Amino acid sequence: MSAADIITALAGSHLNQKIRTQMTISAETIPTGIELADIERDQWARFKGRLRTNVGEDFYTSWFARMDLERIHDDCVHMTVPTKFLKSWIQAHYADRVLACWQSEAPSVKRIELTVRTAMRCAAPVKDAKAPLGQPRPELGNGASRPAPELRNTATAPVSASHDALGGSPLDPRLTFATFVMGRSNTLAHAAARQVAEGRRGDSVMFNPLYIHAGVGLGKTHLLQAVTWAGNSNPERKVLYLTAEKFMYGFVAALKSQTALAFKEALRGIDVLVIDDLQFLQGKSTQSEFCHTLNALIDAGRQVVIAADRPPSDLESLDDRVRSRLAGGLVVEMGSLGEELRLEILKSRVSAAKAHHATFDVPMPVLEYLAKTITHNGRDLEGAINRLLAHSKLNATTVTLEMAEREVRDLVRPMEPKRVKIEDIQRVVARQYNVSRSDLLSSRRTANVVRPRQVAMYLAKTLTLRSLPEIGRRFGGRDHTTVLHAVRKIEALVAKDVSLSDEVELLKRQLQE
Ligand SMILES: Nc1ncnc2c1ncn2[C@@H]1O[C@H](COP(=O)(O)OP(=O)(O)OP(=O)(O)O)[C@@H](O)[C@H]1O
Repeated sequence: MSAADIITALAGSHLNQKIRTQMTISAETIPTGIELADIERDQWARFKGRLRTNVGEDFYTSWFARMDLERIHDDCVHMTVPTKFLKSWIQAHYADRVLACWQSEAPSVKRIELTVRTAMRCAAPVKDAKAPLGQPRPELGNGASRPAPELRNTATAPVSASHDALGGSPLDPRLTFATFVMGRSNTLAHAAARQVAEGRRGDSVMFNPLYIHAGVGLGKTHLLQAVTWAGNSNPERKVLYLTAEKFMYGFVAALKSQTALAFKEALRGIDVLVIDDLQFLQGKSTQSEFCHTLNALIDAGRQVVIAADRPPSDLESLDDRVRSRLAGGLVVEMGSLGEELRLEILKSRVSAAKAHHATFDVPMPVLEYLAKTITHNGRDLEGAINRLLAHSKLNATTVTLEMAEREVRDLVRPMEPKRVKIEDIQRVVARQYNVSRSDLLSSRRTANVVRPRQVAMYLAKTLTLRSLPEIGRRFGGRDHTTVLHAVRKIEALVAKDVSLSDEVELLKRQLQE
C-alpha cells in the first residue's frame, strides 16, 4: 500500500493526524507512531478526565469536548480546537487549569499550545465540493483537512452562490440526509429538517424557526448541513449555512469595513438561513443584529433553522427577545444515541468505508461491542471505525474483538451521571407533593406549596450547574436571595429531619436514574 493510500485511509481522527505528521518524514516511522500514539492516547484520556472533574461537566461539554490532542513534544502539549473563538476563550479563561491538569498527569509539561484546526466538518469549502471525489484538492496540501474518502457522499454536491457572496461556513459533503441514520431519538428532528429542506420558494412555512438542540456530537451539524445541501439542490432557493461564530465575525467585519448595510441586506435576501452552534453567539450588538435578521426573515415568510447545545430557555447570555422568538417556533430535542441507533450508525460507517476499501470489514460481534461500549457521541463512533480501518490497513490484518478492545479503549467511558433539567425537577417534585408545576412557579405562599417549592429550588442548586439568579428566573421570576434562602433552609432541615432527608434522597435518585 502506498503512503498516499495510508494517509487517505487515516484522514480524520486526531490519532491519524499524528501518524500523518510522521508520514511526512518517512513511511517507515509509522509503527513507532502507533506505539507513541498509544501512550499519548492514554495520557490524553486521563487528562480529559481530570479536566472534566476540575471544570465540571457542563463547562467541559461547552468548552472542551471538541478539543483534540495533536502531539506532545518536549515540554509542550499541542492541542487543537475547531474555532478561533474557542481558542481565545480557553486561553483567556482556562489556560491555567488546562496546564495544571496536564502537569498532574505529566509533570514535565511546561507549556500548552492551542491551534485552530481545519476541522473535518470545515474541511470542504463549498466551492471545492465540485472537485471530483477521491481526487486530492491541491490547496489542502498533505491531506490534513481532506475528509476521509470512505465516508464521503458519492453524489456530486451542488453549490450555492449565496455562500460565496456572504461567506457561508464551509460544508462537509459527507453530511447529507443520505448518510444520516434515523432512530428513536431523532425521528422528529429529522422529519422537521426534511420538511424544511424540501420546501419551495413561496411555500407556506410550517415551523419557524426550527430549533434543534442536543448534546455534543449527537448529529445537529449533520442535520443542519443536510438541510443546506438538500436546499441548495433547488437553484431557485438561496440557502445559507453559518455558524454563530461566523455570523458574529461577518457582522463585526462588515461594521469595520462600513459594509454593514450590504451585509444586512444580503442576509435578508436568504430563503433559508441555517445557523449552527447558537450558544456561541456573543455580544450585545451582534445579538441585536441577529434578532433583527431573525425577525425580518420570519416576518417575510423565510425559513430559519437553528441548532444549539441547549434549549432556548437555557441560553442564558441571550437577550430575552431573541430567546422568546426562538421558543416561538418548533423546538425539538435530539436525545442521546441509543444502542440500536449507534449500531446502525456504525454499520453505515463500515459500508461507506467498504466502498473505498473493499477488503475492510468489521464482524457483527465487534460492531455490537462498539455500540454497547462507546456510548458518548457520534464523533467517537466515527473515530472508532477510522481507527479500526487504519489499524487493519497498516498491519494488513482483519478486525477482531481483541484488536477493537485495544484500539478504542480510551473511547469507552464510564457511565456518566444523567444531566438533570430544572423542568424535570419541577415535574418530579410536583408529582411527589401532589401540587401542580404552576403552583411551584406561582406566588402562592401556603405551606403545602412553599415547602415543595423550596425542595425543588434546593434540588435545582445541587443537581444542576445553574446559577441562583437563573434558578430564580425559572421559578416564576424570583430573586436570587429567595433561592438562596430556600437552599439554606432545606440544607438545615435535611441535617436534622431524617424523613425529609430520605424524601430528598429519593427525589435525587428518581431524577438521576
Ligand atoms: N443520526 C446520525 N446518523 C449518522 N451520523 C451521525 C448521526 N448522529 C451523529 N452522527 C455523526 O456523529 C458525528 C458528530 O455529529 P455532529 O457534528 O453533527 O454533532 P453535533 O451535535 O453538531 O456536535 P457539536 O455540538 O459538537 O457541534 C458526525 O460524524 C456525524 O456524522
